[in-house]
Amino acid sequence: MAPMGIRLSPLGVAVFCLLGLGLLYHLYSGVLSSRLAAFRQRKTVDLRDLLALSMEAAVQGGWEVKRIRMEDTLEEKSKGKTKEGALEKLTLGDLNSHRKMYYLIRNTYPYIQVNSEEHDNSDGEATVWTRNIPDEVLSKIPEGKVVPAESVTVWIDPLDATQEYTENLRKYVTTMVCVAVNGEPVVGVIHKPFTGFTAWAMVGGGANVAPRDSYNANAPKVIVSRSHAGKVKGFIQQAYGNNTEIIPAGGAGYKVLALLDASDEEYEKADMYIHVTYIKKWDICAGNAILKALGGHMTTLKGEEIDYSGSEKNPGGVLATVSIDHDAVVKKLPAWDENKN
Ligand SMILES: Nc1ncnc2c1ncn2[C@@H]1O[C@H](COP(=O)(O)O)[C@@H](OP(=O)(O)O)[C@H]1O
Ligand SMILES: [Mg+2]
Ligand SMILES: [Mg+2]
Ligand SMILES: [Mg+2]
Repeated sequence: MAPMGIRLSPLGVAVFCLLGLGLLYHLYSGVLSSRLAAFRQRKTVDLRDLLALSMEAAVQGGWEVKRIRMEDTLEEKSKGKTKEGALEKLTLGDLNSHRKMYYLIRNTYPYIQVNSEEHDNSDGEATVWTRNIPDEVLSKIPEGKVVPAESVTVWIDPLDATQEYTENLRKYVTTMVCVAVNGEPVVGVIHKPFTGFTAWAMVGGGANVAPRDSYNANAPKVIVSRSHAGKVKGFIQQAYGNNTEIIPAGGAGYKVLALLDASDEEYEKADMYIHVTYIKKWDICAGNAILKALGGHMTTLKGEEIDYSGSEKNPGGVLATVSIDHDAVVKKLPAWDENKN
């Protein structure tokens, strides 16, 4: 006797399965194909190319900075006040340099995030990168390094030390570009328009600057801001004593170079750089990348790494060192409170 139940015909099962597969295909084919297309279109960018482009941008911006200073056509304005009440100056040097630097990078890589200190309402500039990689870069970094374009944030400071630029203190003035990948600073360029020197570095790649042979970690010379100092002097003296040598200087780019052997012109030589007031990521990212490439550190005053994605704000101050025990310095500094500096 045949067992009770439904008898399945093999043909029926096959037709049922095919219908099921057809339904699944119909439901998911759109999703799958769009995912596949997005995957195929996912853009990448070579960090060595971005380094060379950043150098070119910093140099081209620097020409404008120099020209406007030479012609004495600064058209100095105020953008408002800093959190601490200092005037934030803006000149034609900042604006013209921004246009050159920003559009050169945007036109070459329209799909990467570029954050400049300055903004403009013009139609832009029709410049594109020549794709020339300087020989000094090729010889120190023989291989490129490709990363997803969406992981990249570029920070531009078209003119660092605007205050000193208006006072004609030319040695402090730089133009800077930084490339961060997933928030980590990996490419840094600091260019000096009035000497033509460009400091560059790529983390895990190479650099044209180096740490000096020795640093004094016990009785350090500390370089600080001359126009946004806040209570930095007392902060340093609490850690290292009232006789500590403090060097006031303009520009965040300049102050990082003062920690290095930069073989440009006579630099003030400092053992560490400390900043206690509010500062923005375009001011510090390039220096951070260069120090990191040389085994040094730039952190907040609590010793935290700075994330170079998202907002431009860095409220935690800056401590920069190279070839000395950074954590030991953090421990020696007074407890940091951003509202008291
Ligand atoms: N408290 C603050 N608020 C806003 N920007 C600050 C700041 N302190 C320093 N900066 C910026 O950081 C750079 C270096 O400052 P300093 O010379 O005082 O060390 C300058 O950049 P810019 O000249 O590009 O604006 C300056 O404006
Ligand atoms: Mg400014
Ligand atoms: Mg700046
Ligand atoms: Mg600036």
